[in-house]
Amino acid sequence: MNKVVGVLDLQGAVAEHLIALRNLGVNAVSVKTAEDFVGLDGLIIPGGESTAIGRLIREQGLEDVLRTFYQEEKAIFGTCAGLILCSTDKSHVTEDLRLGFIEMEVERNGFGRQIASFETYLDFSGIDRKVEAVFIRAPYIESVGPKVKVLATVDQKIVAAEQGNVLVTAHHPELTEDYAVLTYFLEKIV
Ligand SMILES: NC(=O)CC[C@H](N)C(=O)O
Repeated sequence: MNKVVGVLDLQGAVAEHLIALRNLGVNAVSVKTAEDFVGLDGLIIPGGESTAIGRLIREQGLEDVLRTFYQEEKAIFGTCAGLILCSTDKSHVTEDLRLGFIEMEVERNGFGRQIASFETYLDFSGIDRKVEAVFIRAPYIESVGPKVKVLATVDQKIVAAEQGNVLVTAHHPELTEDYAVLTYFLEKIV
């Protein structure tokens, strides 16, 4: 695949995404500055700490370039903390950054801090077999707007969705060798 996919490299599970993408034969690059967006066909906003990543996006002056990338309809994949950052989440009461790339409200740490992590097998719309999925202090999606397609649920909680060029999952698709969801994202890059 000759597409270039960036991984936003501010905090979180960056190296794991780069390794997974390279295992899939993708030209994967780390993205730290506005210049690094030049030539990208797609971008992954990784899991980590959404407050920290949001603060670093502001500090590094990357909010505008991210919004332009979105408006150019380039493919964007937000995983876990990246899902939170992509949400509209009008209900949140803090100053935390929300990019509003996909119309949905999220519940941060929605599966509870106590059962911080779990692994399950998802039915994922568009993938014709169960997908191995690792959740780490994961959010879930509380509600979605009319243009959002729900792709997967766990206990009736929405954990994956897409709207146009934006895909989000509450799990970490880079942490297992089941690359079905990363492949699904790569297929969105035209
Ligand atoms: N694995 C993750 O990305 C966890 C997300 C974290 N709970 C947050 O709120 O940012």
